[in-house]
Amino acid sequence: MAEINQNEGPVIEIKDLYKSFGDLHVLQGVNLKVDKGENVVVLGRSGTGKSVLIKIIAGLLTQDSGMCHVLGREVSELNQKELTDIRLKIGFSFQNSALYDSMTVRENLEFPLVRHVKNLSKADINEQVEYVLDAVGLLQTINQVPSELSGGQRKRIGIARTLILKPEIMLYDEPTAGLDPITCLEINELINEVKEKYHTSSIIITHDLTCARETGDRIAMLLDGKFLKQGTFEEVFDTDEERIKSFYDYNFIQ
Ligand SMILES: Nc1ncnc2c1ncn2[C@@H]1O[C@H](COP(=O)(O)OP(=O)(O)OP(=O)(O)O)[C@@H](O)[C@H]1O
Repeated sequence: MAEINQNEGPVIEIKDLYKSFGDLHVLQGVNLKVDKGENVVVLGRSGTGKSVLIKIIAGLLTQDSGMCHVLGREVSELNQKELTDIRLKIGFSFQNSALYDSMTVRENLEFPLVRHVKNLSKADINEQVEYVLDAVGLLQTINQVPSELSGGQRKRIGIARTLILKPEIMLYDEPTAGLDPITCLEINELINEVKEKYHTSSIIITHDLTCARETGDRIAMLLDGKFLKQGTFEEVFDTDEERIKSFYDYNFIQ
């Protein structure tokens, strides 16, 4: 297959993307670019199509029309093997962390390595598990099971499990949902640390404006099927556009 990796150009480039489900027109001309090393926050009300957008990026859904390039390749044109290869370069942090309850933290982290990386020695695996746990600040939980961890800790372990495959792109779906304000701030810090330590480029889907302000190099506001405005937090919210102002007023607590 052609080389997925490319050093130049955006890691994600979306142009004029449309997606409907029957009469429900969810994405109606979405344009978005994520440059290497950039954290882009996608903001939008419930049901505006944020998850649909990242599912198209990950090849879990296919657009009706328009372009969705990830690491230089049109995702909808990849065959199954190519899709698997590209997905290994994308880390998903899901809302509910999706850890295996019956496995310890160590086993949860070993699982993707053993499954996807060939010829690793026991010592290599140990080293990588401990490295990534240290990176998320939870080395001490290595022998615990998920039910013994707090929601914030489970979120961190979920992120660690994604990072262990050294993804180039991270997709965070509501990373701070359901967490208390202090834990939210810790997760925001972790998202920024991940960018520094792992040189990832990320899309962060959130309703949380503090998360958007703290983690987003750029904010993209999804409304009525397209991005109404993109820019820094200040650029997006320093506006007279009523719909953006009401989103801000309704959501911003801190
Ligand atoms: N596979 C599907 N089949 C039919 N409709 C779908 C499908 N996936 C999503 N939708 C619909 O598309 C719309 C957008 O859904 P999506 O999950 O992207 O919203 P969202 O912006 O992520 O919302 P939330 O913030 O609540 O997670 C919703 O009306 C949803 O019901």
